[in-house]
Amino acid sequence: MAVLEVRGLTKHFGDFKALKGIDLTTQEGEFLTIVGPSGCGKTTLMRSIAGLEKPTAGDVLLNGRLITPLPPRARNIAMVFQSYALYPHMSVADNIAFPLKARGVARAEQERLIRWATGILGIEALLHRRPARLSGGEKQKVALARAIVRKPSLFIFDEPLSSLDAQVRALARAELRQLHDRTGVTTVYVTHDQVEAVGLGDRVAVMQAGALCQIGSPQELYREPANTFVAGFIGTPPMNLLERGATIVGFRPEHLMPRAAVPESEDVATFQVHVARIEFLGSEWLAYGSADGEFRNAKVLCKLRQEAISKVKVGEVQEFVVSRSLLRFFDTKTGMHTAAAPI
Ligand SMILES: Nc1ncnc2c1ncn2[C@@H]1O[C@H](COP(=O)(O)OP(=O)(O)OP(=O)(O)O)[C@@H](O)[C@H]1O
Repeated sequence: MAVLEVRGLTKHFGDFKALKGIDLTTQEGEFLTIVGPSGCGKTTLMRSIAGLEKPTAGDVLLNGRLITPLPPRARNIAMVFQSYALYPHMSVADNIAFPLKARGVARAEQERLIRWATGILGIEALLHRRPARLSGGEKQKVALARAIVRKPSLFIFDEPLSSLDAQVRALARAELRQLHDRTGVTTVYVTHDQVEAVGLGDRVAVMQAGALCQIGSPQELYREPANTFVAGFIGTPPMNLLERGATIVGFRPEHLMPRAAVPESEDVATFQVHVARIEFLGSEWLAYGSADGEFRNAKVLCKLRQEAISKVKVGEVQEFVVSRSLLRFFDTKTGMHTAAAPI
């Protein structure tokens, strides 16, 4: 198990600042997910950690050892990308053995490691096939087996599941997490999908425009977003953000309730909401509305259970409430979390 530390990592491409001084430390054996919109610098950060990109400034340390000057092969980091990059003319067994052969590992040891890796991933039956005869999910497993067989100190996954269809992807995600739990290798996993990031990670790091906005447990990010970007990025659907002068008031769609569905005794803030439409989601309903009055018709989403939906009148302005303890406040200018304002 290893600890990865990134200090002040900066990367410029000409005038463009792709990474603006990233500081990040993993815990030992942690599964850390990195999430952010396209172009925010996730891949550049991973490539810099793996040694494929030379940072403009800053350092990378693995177990306290400075690895910034080392070439990729001397870092003992396994990186798995979206494209599996399997060798098409080699069997699955030879693909998995490739990094071992390159290191001169003895044949008997190679076979033992291949058995171990294919056993963990459940692909023993595929050993003699060529990649062209594998499904996307199987290719992914072979790529993973090839990565773990080296017994790396650190795994880096860069959107490894994005080419799989939704169903296979959900399964592969669970398997990937199990693989981590079995091997205990510290893992950094990049995705632009916040559902995946929150579901997989022990902690989640949110990036925006080359900077790290917040790093914390999925619960911390959900409950206490550091700024409006995180509030609007994490959660399905994301937090409602209503501007009122110097302050933005935030609350989760699942915490907004019709007045009639909440006990009188609760300490709540009241919003006048016009509900335009409701949508059936299965176990829940989603109401699309806008807040009246001082919030200048801001769009509001409300996620409701079956019991509460009967209290909603579509096409009318109605009182909705949020428990005061669930309100969050942000500075309109900076977007940063601030102290509670009267409401
Ligand atoms: N070699 C390069 N030369 C110039 N600009 C680059 C280079 N590599 C990346 N960039 C730019 O740096 C920014 C960050 O790219 P990066 O690939 O790290 O983003 P990302 O968050 O991984 O995006 P995505 O989710 O779309 O893969 C982008 O604007 C990209 O165009």
